[in-house]
Amino acid sequence: MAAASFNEIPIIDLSQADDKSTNSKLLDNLRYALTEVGFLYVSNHGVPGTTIDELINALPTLFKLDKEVKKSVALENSPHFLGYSGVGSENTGGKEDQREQFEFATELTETWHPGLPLCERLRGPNQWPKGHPELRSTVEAYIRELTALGERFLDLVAQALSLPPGTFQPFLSDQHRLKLVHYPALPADDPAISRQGVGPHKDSSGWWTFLLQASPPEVKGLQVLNKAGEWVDVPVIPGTFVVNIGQAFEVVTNGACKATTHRVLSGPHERYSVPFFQGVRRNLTKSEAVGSLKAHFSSLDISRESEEGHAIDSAFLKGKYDTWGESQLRTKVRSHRENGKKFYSEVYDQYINDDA
Ligand SMILES: O=C(O)CCC(=O)C(=O)O
Ligand SMILES: [Fe+2]
Repeated sequence: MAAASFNEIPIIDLSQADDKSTNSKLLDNLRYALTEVGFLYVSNHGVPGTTIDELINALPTLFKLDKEVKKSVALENSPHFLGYSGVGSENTGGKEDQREQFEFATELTETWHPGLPLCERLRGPNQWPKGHPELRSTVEAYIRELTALGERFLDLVAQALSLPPGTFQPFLSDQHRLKLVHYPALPADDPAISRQGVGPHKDSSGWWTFLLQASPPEVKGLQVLNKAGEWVDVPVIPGTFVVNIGQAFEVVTNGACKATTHRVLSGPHERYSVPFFQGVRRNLTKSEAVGSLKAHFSSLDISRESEEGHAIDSAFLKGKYDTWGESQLRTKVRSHRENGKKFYSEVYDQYINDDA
């Protein structure tokens, strides 16, 4: 029997985890959200309001920086795919996304050298715009808090899926990524009601995504696809993060927890958002990802979808490359071809042409 389709995104109150009398209710709600929806909000998440507000307040000034300053930290200068990219520089589903973004990650040194797998070069330092030291401290504090929230959340997810709390920690990377995103308002003379902010997609770059909708509640845009094929609004709820499953997590749970398709429509108001992509260990292999918890998930009566619906649609599984890191590098090279040509010339042609 097919599962009922959702019309609302569940809210999971993380403060319920601290109390024995509410803990099992929390785990039941979480299990439903994980297996039937794939999208949820977390409230009472413990990330200090000041850390969030400082980041939200930094966004308008950041995106108003001169073109020259943005160019000085352009993503195309970075072998680690970190930095600024302008409106229209990314496509989703063959259409231009109407958004600009700064991509940052956990601050790390570059440790790659010839002889190591190429994907190790994804690890490396951020590009910080000169003259804005407060941006660096604000983003670093936010990444620290979200890293901790992500780890705490994973333990609850494991328990909700009848696994020991630490089960998912060994899959984590040393590098988590974060994007500061600006969707400009539609120009007043644009005849369209909305345009593609980012087209329909599943999050391919991480384990779990924690999204801060950084504009006031009247600014709409984010939508998620339910099982009946309808787009459901994900309104801004102050004090929450929107949390969704990334494709690697779907693979490791053998499809019991699905990465859900979502999109952003841009409209009459500009919109800001900050997705934090919890990173997956680059050396995770397909056999480890599929095999580690296979017995557990095939014994658990979790998915009520048909076999067909249960199939995992993952570039990582379908592709030629055995590690998560290499399949990530391929995705990055394909979406940022200038970086690919400059820094990964030895695999560029292969990565671009291997979709047959
Ligand atoms: O801006 C948003 O609300 C969502 C962005 C998103 O889905 C993404 O960057 O993967
Ligand atoms: Fe996304």
